[in-house]
Amino acid sequence: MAPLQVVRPSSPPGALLSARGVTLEYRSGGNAVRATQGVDFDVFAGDRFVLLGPSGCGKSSLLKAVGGFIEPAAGTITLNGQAITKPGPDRICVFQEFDQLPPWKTVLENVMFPLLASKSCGRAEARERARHWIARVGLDRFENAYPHTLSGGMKQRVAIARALAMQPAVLLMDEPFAALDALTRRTMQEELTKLWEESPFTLLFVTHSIEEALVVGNRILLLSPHPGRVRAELNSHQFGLHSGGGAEFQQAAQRIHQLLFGQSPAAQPAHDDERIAL
Ligand SMILES: Nc1ncnc2c1ncn2[C@@H]1O[C@H](COP(=O)(O)OP(=O)(O)OP(=O)(O)O)[C@@H](O)[C@H]1O
Repeated sequence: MAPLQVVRPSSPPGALLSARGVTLEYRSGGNAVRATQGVDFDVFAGDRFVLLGPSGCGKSSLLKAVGGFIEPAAGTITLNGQAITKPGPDRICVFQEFDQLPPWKTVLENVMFPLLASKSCGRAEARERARHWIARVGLDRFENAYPHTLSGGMKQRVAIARALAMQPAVLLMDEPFAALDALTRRTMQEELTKLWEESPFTLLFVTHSIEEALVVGNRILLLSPHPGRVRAELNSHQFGLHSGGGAEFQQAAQRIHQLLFGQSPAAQPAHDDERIAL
């Protein structure tokens, strides 16, 4: 198997989603909390791009900025060359929380809802698309069930079906499996990968689990602790669901751990020409 490869930052043509010098801040009263500092990355169509870093490094904030929910204090994020300024149906997010599904709607109604609300299609097509995606995530027998009757994993499958039915340019996932037990989490990683293999979509996935990043991602952006800066970027397409016990997988996981926690951010600045070789 090929070793992990270094990826140099650049602004290549053809990038679907590009972040350049993105600094994110939260202001309240006279105070500002800086969540990220000068982050850049490029996501290409069909990438499973993972933002990985310790708690508080600004992963969720970056996802919110890509979603158009917060505006960068500096830098830009573009989708298909257009600056992102607000939320849109081309970016749909799946969250960690199980309560992201309105409890008064059935599974079918939940999956149809964004299609109808965004006027992406009429009722008949929304129903057809929803049923297709509900079947793809293996819940065809539960179309008429209400969320409170489903397990955590099933609720996340509904959320994934709901998001993919919208055919977003980028599917955003914020620690979607973190609240699940270990076995279900593993199954969900497997199912997500399988869905992607059957018909590839572009994924921007946030996690603080190194193993999950290696299994789910084909490219990983490592962020330093608060405020998040790019510490390294690597290709991980050689790893998959069955790599977990392998020596190369374990070495990669250890190396990432060192990069994330081994040196202080002050000792390891992440300017473009100083990115870390893996
Ligand atoms: N609404 C907010 N108001 C003020 N500060 C915030 C807000 N949301 C996040 N922050 C701060 O921004 C920083 C980055 O938070 P963020 O949630 O993006 O990190 P994260 O890497 O996703 O963390 P975790 O893995 O714990 O979810 C943290 O210091 C956090 O306290």
